[in-house]
Amino acid sequence: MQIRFTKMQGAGNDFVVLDETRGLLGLSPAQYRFLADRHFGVGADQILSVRPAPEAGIDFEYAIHNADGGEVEQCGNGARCFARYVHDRGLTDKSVIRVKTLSGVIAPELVADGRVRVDMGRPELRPAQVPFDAAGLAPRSEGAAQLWPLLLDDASTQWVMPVSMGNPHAVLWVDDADTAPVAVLGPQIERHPRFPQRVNAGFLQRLSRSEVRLRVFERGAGETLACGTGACAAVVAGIRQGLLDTQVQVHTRGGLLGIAWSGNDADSVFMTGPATFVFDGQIEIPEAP
Ligand SMILES: N[C@H](CCC[C@H](N)C(=O)O)C(=O)O
Repeated sequence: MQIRFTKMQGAGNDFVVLDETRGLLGLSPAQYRFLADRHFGVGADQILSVRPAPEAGIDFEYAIHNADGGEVEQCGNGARCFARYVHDRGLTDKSVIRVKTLSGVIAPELVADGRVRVDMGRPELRPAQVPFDAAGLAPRSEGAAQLWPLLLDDASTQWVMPVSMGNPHAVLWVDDADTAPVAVLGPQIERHPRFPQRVNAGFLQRLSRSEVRLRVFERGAGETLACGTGACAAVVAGIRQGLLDTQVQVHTRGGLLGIAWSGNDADSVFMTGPATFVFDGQIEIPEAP
């Protein structure tokens, strides 16, 4: 099957964008994996499928598939690229675009300086809702936050803060993000049995009360150059622990993201960052196995 696609990236987190507004492609997990494959396909961290509005008051729906072919609830960098795509390709003339995702409706806004600002909704900090299985564990209180112990393969314990931004995150503090053992700890945390839906693992270094450095080993994609929902989760964790202010610059390997949160659970987290077209293309993909 021949399909047309657009390659985009947001702070180095890269995407294949598919326009399904005139008809769904009905791709299989194996076909999503093929598109994401950096040797046999196009190459991407996630595949974003732009679909028609499912109901009144909503402008579009967008589906997110990780490189491993699994569909997920939310993607922050993807939301910015989605908004840039539908606006610049003439699918809408709105600058605030309401889009339905598996985890609910978010509202990316194209702002004057060319970046995109997204209301990412409220964080979820109740362990069972992340979901994180806390049965039999004793948390450690840090400020207004609870950190939970994860027993790792080498019998060491890693203290993490579970946070959901619609998708699950485990945030842990490191002294130096650049030298943190992301390749060793990331896979163990991603598939830890205490996270029944697996988890995105964020390695967070505090530079000041308003600047952090973050690396994320993403569920279903491995380490990416940036993770938008991961940046939101990391800042929520830091604010909850009393270590960060309400506006934080998040340095990722792929670029800078601005995150803002009041510290009140009832309030949304806001993320601002870049969204960039890379190229358009078409590719022959194998029929669905
Ligand atoms: N790997 C994530 C989805 C993509 C999130 C990330 N690319 C972002 O920008 O938020 C998950 O399985 O929940």
